[in-house]
Amino acid sequence: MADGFKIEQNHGKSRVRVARVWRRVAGSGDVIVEWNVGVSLFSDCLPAYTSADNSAIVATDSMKNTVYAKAKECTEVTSMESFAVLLGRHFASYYPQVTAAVINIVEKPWERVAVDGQPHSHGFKVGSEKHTTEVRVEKYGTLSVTSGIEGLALLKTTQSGFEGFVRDHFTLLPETRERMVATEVTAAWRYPFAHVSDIPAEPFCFTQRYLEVKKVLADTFFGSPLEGVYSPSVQNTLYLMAKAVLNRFPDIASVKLRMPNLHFLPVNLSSKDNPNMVKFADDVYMPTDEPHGTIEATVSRTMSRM
Ligand SMILES: O=c1[nH]c(=O)c2[nH]c(=O)[nH]c2[nH]1
Repeated sequence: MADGFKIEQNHGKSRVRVARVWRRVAGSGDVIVEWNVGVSLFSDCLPAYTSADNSAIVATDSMKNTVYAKAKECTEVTSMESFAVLLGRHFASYYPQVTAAVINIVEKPWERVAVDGQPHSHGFKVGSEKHTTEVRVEKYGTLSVTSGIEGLALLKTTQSGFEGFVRDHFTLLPETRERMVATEVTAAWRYPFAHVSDIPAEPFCFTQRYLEVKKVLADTFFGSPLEGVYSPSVQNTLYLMAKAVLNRFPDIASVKLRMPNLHFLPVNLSSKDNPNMVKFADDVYMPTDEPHGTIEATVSRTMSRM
């Protein structure tokens, strides 16, 4: 309370870009990660807002420097979740006035190249979808860890339809059992670690888990290589994808998926003189993402803490 007002505040540094290279890692060559780090500190620094007293302010410039200093300290290959926990623990425990730290990281998808079928020891190219994480650490070690995927673009040319929806005055969309379906999945899942001491001593491989979750999501979207699997709606496919992740990984408490429906509109062009210039036969489409459907859901285990 200040001057009869309530104030909730945090301050931090966004878009701190850091790359960390580990040289000549046994069995793989050089390893590089590039992270875009966000730091938010929740701290007792109200006088800075109300009385121009900065004595409790951790400078956001110092936060930026800390990211580089802690990256230097990671002498072994480190996942970005572990790095976020390391940073969050530092900020929450080192400064008495800091009650909680939230660390967000987006990883640039550098992938090792293969030359003549052989993995290159130090050559990388950029891939597509991105690995993300958000870690919150409170002063006495209470923790939440979410990981996610951004921009996982998936498409099927068939095995999708949409029928039985509400028909009213404004409905033009025909029912169909044959359409394209395309989306760009944003996913986030929550791990069950509730305290920094819950993180397993042997390195729980967050990076491996990210790759596995991504594979389960994509495999469920596509179905088997020859027959595929019929999708009656983006909603149903989203649910099956989330369920597959929860069934496969008992330590994941909850999954949030955002799956825009990126439309491929059938093209029919005609005029009075040329009534059949382009007659749609499941062949020519106009791809568009503006406007697009927005379908999102969070699927949790009952009794989960998310
Ligand atoms: O899978 C779909 N879900 C919808 O909610 C929807 N709405 C729409 O116009 N087309 C679709 N497709």
